[in-house]
Amino acid sequence: MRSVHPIRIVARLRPPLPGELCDSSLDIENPTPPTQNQSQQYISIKNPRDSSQVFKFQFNSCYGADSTQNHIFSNEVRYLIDIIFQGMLATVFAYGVTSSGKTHTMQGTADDPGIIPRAVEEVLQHKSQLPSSASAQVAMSYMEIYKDEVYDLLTQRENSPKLSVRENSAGEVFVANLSSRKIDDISDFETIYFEASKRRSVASTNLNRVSSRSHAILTLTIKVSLENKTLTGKLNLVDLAGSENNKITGNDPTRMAESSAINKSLSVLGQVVHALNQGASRIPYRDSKLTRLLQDALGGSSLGLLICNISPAAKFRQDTLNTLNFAVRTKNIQNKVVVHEKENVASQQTNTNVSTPRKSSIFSPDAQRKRAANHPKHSNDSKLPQPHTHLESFPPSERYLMMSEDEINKRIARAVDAEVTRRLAEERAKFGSQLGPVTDTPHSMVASSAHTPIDGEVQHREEPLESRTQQSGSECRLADMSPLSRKRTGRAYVALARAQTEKNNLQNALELYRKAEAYVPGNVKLKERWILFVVHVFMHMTFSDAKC
Ligand SMILES: Nc1ncnc2c1ncn2[C@@H]1O[C@H](COP(=O)(O)OP(=O)(O)OP(=O)(O)O)[C@@H](O)[C@H]1O
Repeated sequence: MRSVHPIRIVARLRPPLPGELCDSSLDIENPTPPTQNQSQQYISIKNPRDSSQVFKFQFNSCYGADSTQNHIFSNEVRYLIDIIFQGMLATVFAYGVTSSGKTHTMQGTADDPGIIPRAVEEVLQHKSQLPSSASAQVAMSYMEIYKDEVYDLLTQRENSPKLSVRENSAGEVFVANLSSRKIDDISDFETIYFEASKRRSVASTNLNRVSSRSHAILTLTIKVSLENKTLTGKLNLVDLAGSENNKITGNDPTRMAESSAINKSLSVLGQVVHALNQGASRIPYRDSKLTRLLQDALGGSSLGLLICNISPAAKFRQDTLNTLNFAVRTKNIQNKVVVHEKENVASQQTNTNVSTPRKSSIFSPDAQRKRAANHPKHSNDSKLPQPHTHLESFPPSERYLMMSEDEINKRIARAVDAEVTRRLAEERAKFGSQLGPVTDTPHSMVASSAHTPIDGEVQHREEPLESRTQQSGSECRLADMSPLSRKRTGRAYVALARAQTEKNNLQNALELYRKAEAYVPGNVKLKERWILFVVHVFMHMTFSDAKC
């Protein structure tokens, strides 16, 4: 079994550039403070076609224009370095319209380095703190995808023909003949990276003086040799070219051709995300080199972090909205993360479930103490490190499988109570004195409502669902069901629950909603149904009390 993780999505707004006309209709509520993540952070943006309509987008973190490179790295990326040293893959990609700050975030400048140089520094620091029984080798490769062709950025362009993308017998996609350089210290890296970055295709456009005309993928490979096994972890750092409106990019034919190649590959990226969300049988990874190479990060075996760069410029409002919509869709993708480890005696590579607890850390107790003091947020725990800690840090699907039924019920009750209390306050403001005081919590009201025997028709429709679960037998089998069939079964239970709600068989409806929850834990639409259901119960009971 593999451990399932959704892609983490964060947004970063860049500051206005000199002379730029900025968009006051774009705002970040509760931007992420430097050291902690808040739950209610969202970006609000007015509809460019109807400014009375405001869209709100909630992500894992939202960074305002005053966020620093250090905030982004410390809060979002540093924990991934622990992960790759444990033999896993992680992919960070910066996405956004042209000039929104992707290259600034990934590469930065000599005075204000971005994620890439900081990640290399952190990797080398990790390496230096390994115990004497372990050793590590760090290597980097760097490529660009320019007009849907792959080029090696570590070799001179004259010596660098187009490279082909291939797949090995294990189904892993790789670039044939891509070179790789060993990195022993930061000056090695700086020399190689500086030269390679100069080779990247950039040009001045009407929208960005130094615009990246290609997607760049820098990969750090870390091989950790332990006594009896070798762990191979990889960190892919991706600076995507920006989506752009080629009517305003410039009418030079070269720029137009680049622009349409960029937009085409980003559009395939959107189609891949859409197909994954639909549970489609064919995912169009092969329709562009970009999506083929990012296959692992999109529904594959890599942990994913999408940084959504946002421009404050008014002229990009529609593009910003498109970026935010893309990010929202990406939230639903689930990656199945594995550990890449190879027994030193046998030559076969094995993939191990990441949720299997490790008995010991590869770091010595001394190094662990030192590291914990340097980075108090991300202890070198045996569990998969995350930007947040404790149960809440696990994706909903996993969280639910780890909790007892009682805990699940309590959590549902608490979440529903909180949301219902908020909505009731709204209803109260609308209906005023028609509603009496709340004397009971919404959840306990549902629990105490009468239980009516499930009618024949509903029972008839529920039986096949029940027998399917019984055949599968255990929670573990439930976890093995395909996302699509889980979703379908969950939906079927919701339909039954709604039918019971309409008949005011509230206790039955509650049970059916709970069954649905087991199939699609944490599903946003289902939560919304739960809330509507409890509000319905409350309104029903309050008004029937008033009539009495
Ligand atoms: N957080 C930031 N703080 C200060 N300046 C920034 C920030 N983000 C971006 N900038 C500046 O904004 C300009 C555009 O940024 P950048 O080139 O990184 O955009 P991009 O999204 O990579 O664009 P393209 O897709 O065209 O390559 C640059 O001058 C950059 O220095």
